[in-house]
Amino acid sequence: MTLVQFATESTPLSTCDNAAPPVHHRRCIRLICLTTTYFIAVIALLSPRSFTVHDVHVSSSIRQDVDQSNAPQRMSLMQPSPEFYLPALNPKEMLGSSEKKQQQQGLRWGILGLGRIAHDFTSALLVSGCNVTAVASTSLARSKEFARHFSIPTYYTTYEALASDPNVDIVYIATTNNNHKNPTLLMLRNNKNVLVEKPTTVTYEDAVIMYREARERGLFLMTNHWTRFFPLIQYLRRTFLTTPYSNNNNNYDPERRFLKQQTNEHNLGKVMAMKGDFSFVTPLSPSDRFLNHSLGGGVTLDIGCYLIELALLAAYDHHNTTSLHHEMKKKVAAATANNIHPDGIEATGHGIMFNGVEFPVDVESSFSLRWGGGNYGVWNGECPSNDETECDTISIGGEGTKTLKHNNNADLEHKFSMIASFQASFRRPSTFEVEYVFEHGRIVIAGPGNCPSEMRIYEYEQYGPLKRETVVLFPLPSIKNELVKRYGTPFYPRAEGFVYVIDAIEKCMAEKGVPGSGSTSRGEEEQWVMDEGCLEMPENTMEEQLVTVEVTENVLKEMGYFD
Ligand SMILES: NC(=O)C1=CN([C@@H]2O[C@H](COP(=O)(O)OP(=O)(O)OC[C@H]3O[C@@H](n4cnc5c(N)ncnc54)[C@H](OP(=O)(O)O)[C@@H]3O)[C@@H](O)[C@H]2O)C=CC1
Ligand SMILES: O=C1OC[C@@H](O)[C@H](O)[C@H]1O
Repeated sequence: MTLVQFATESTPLSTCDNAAPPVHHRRCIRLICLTTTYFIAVIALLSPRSFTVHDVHVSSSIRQDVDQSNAPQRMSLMQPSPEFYLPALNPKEMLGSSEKKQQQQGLRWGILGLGRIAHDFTSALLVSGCNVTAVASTSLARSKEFARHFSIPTYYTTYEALASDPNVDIVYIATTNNNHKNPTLLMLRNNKNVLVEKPTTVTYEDAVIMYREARERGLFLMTNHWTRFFPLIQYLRRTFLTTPYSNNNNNYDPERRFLKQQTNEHNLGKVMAMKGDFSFVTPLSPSDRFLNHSLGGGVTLDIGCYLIELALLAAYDHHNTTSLHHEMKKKVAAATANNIHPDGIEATGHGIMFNGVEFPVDVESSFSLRWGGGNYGVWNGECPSNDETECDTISIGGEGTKTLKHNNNADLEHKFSMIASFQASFRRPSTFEVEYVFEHGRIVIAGPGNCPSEMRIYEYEQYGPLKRETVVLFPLPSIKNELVKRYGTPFYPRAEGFVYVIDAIEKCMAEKGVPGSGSTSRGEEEQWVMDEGCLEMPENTMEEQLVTVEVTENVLKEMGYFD
């Protein structure tokens, strides 16, 4: 077994100098949150000390170093091109966050809805050296105490007051699931950018209203799908979830948000299936958001949405790379257009009765998502004959199954085909692992899979035996102790992982401009100029966010959540 550890390197980033980018010259932003880059493989090649590989016994439950001479080959990786670098805040620099840095502030954050996750997210912001200028809660006591705890200068007892504060560029919205739309619209209508907690909304209709508003106003709106910003997930996407049509270095096209596949020696092939169980024990309290239907409770909305998200990554990355492939080959891209949605969804779930109290939300949830034809899949085998014409039709099943064209049929050949089976529960523990199963192996992301730092790659010989197991580690930023020391124990796991999404937003805004701030421009005839400033992040596009809400809503409908 091979252990690969990606080390952290620091790269201070200053995006504000005297020669600011032309479009954004009206606002000079200096990014406080210094940036670390996870030089995934280039660091491995250029700086061997930062890249450690240990070989360990496959059979051992404890990792043991063994004689290197008998060990499987060291993992060799190609030097990636710059778009492959993975950003992260530099914990050391963040800890040294001084008053001088406070003056060089980047975004001015406002926090709305001052509950548990607001505490965790604000801790991560402040330990990162970011600037929080105001907070708002419906409760005076909460607002005042939160501001005191975090030494934030301004607190409000209405969301409207926060919306009117000119010293706020972006508002982090952390209210309960049922109440994401209204505060988001309020902020957008007051020219504020928004990062809203997951799930975007309970219904697709509401999510469309929110994103349309943001688009029309030329403002940034993103759901806090923080998982997508973890280096491990970025690595997974570029290395395994993109389809292998794009190894030509000239293919990268950031405008199309196309993720180039990183060449790797793990020849896993296409992703075919997924499994995952995200379950934990929640105290049974009718007033808590988890179990309260009117607050958008239920385990699918709370944690199941992460599994949906992780499945959609595979569909989306396949879609992006294959459509580019078609274009390159001068073929019609229609074969995979709009192919992100599952073709089939099945779901079931149930509530619970406890001490005479009924909790009418899904306390247990089980659902499956299917991409690909109903009763046929995509044939991935080799043509069994040298005669190409014989491969035109290959029957892959018994009576009742359809005959599948193998060759000469790009539609089927490039059709995304995956089955995902997921479970989530509020009343039992789980490993929180997620597994992607490929043609020739599998990848298990160790729990907690929604904020991961470790994965195992299993490669198999033909017919089954394990050929190689590789452990890949992406250490989280080591700010946890500082975070706890300064602001107390976080309510939820791995709050330090918020630095990835925070850093990505700060960087995007510093580089492209802050929408609504005057750093971007209006066009003639009072039209908002689209694509001015940081409106969207390639790691988490609006399109993907909307599909996530749509699929989650369909899962909920299937299990009768809205009945
Ligand atoms: N990304 C992540 O890792 C996580 C995301 N989340 C998401 O964050 C959001 C908030 O979760 P969490 O912090 O645990 O929630 P809390 O139960 O702690 O409540 C958050 C805020 O919502 C408002 N609120 C709470 N209860 C009610 C109520 N009964 N009626 C009206 N408003 C209420 C309050 O806002 P106010 O202070 O203004 O009164 C409260 O401060 C959820 O959408 C959740 O899915 C949660 C955990 C982790
Ligand atoms: O998003 C979340 O992640 C962590 C969970 O414990 C929490 O309930 C959920 O909202």
